Amino acid sequence: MDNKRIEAAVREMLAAIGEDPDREGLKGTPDRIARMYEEIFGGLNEDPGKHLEVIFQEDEHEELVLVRDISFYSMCEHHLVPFFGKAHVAYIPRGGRLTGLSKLARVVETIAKRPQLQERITSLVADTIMEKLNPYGVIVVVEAEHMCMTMRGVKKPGSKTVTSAVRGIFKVDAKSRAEAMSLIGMGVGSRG
Ligand SMILES: Nc1nc2c(ncn2[C@@H]2O[C@H](COP(=O)(O)OP(=O)(O)OP(=O)(O)O)[C@@H](O)[C@H]2O)c(=O)[nH]1
Ligand SMILES: [Zn+2]
Repeated sequence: MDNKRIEAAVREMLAAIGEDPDREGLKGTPDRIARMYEEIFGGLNEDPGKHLEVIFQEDEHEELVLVRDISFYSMCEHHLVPFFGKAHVAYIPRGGRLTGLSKLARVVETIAKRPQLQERITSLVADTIMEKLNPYGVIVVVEAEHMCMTMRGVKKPGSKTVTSAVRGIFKVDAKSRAEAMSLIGMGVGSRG
């Protein structure tokens, strides 16, 4: 990431909105934003699949594994304001190829730390797991609140966007899909 370039751009934006980039409170802001971008866009130059290279061979387990409520923060690529919420990741390992549970959360994190669309996070997490673990199937559900819909624009605080990506056996087997969705808390009637 080119921190100097980010700093110059932030200075320019502050001046453009009519602020004085040299006043006491704003002096350090370009540098702070550059360092913040390094952190919140840190997934840009990272391959999310690298987290799935840790594999445990556990031949017995060819049943559902679900990590629910993985919290994440991302930046909407249209407005560069945050959207955030929870991702739920379920897969059925094939041939006992299990990964570490935290690694599923790391995949979500790497993909979220880029200018993003919620749909792209959802499908990229699913596709990365399919590619690296070759499981029977994957379901990813993401629920998020978009600041660009709450603090501005249409102004609908509390609205939640839910997206899902379904791969492998879950696409054809309605029963396993329903089981996974109900454990995720997205089953029929589970929201009252
Ligand atoms: N599909 C999708 N849309 C998103 C996401 N984040 C923000 N958006 C939408 O992107 C759209 C951009 O619409 P535009 O009409 O180009 O921008 P705008 O004039 O700022 O639109 P409003 O937000 O309706 O005021 C808006 O409808 C946002 O709600 C996302 O993750 N996925
Ligand atoms: Zn937006």
